[in-house]
Amino acid sequence: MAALSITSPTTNISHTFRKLKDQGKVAFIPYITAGDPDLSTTAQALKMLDSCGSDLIELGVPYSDPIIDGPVIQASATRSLARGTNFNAIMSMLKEVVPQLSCPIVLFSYLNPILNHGVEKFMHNIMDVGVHGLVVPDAPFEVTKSLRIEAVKNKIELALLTTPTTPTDRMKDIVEASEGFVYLVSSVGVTGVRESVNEQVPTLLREIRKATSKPVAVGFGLSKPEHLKQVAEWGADGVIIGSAIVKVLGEAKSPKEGLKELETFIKSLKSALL
Ligand SMILES: O=P(O)(O)OC[C@@H](O)[C@@H](O)c1c[nH]c2ccccc12
Repeated sequence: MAALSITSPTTNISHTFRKLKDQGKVAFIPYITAGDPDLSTTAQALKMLDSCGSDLIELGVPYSDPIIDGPVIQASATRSLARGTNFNAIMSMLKEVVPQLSCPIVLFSYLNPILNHGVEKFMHNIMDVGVHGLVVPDAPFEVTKSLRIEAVKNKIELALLTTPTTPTDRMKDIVEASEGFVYLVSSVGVTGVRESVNEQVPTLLREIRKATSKPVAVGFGLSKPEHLKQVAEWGADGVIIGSAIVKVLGEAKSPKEGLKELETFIKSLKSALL
């Protein structure tokens, strides 16, 4: 819902999860790629996702070598880069749009673009446009330590990922260091729609709960209302859905059609959590 811009700076990720928990709700977290098919559509999509009740929005910075992404998000990054989307243009768009949103933005970026930009400058720039969180899916745990130092200075919450193959000791270190929430990658491999949700998720959630009281959001492979319902019943604090959304927006006949189809899809997903 459109909120006054003055509410934005106080809405951080941890606070959002806390508020939802108090209300007995599970966070609905859509992912889209910035600049697919163009940045003005991204701006409209962000506003629509916000007004349809998203609790956080993950916005991906397109990258030419997205090794953890499956074909749908890869194609979306390629389309965006072909349109000339770059970091500065994404920042200008966010500067204008973030004050119109009531939910926080978590930026998604591979490590290389951050290093090329300069970590200090990157964190300052994203804070300056009102981003509250960051996920760097290919950053080795050791590297996240240096990223966090700069993130903290700029009040950016750096959320870390744990996967079904992460050894328990490493998982404990990850959840301890993770800020905002813990991203539980539901299955091994790359992003992309899967038929069903990995049955290991309840066990993984239980193990994470033993190690931390931080909120846990589950992503990878979720594409249907039933998937979200299932993961919510297993006790996750949030559900993340990327490829299925990116596909609707990216494969539509026109940006206008895409936004319309996406709105219907988002409403059906969101209703699974009510
Ligand atoms: O696309 P999926 O399978 O719904 O997964 C979420 C995902 O898209 C989003 O969180 C994401 C996009 N790119 C990533 C790279 C790594 C980890 C996670 C991501």
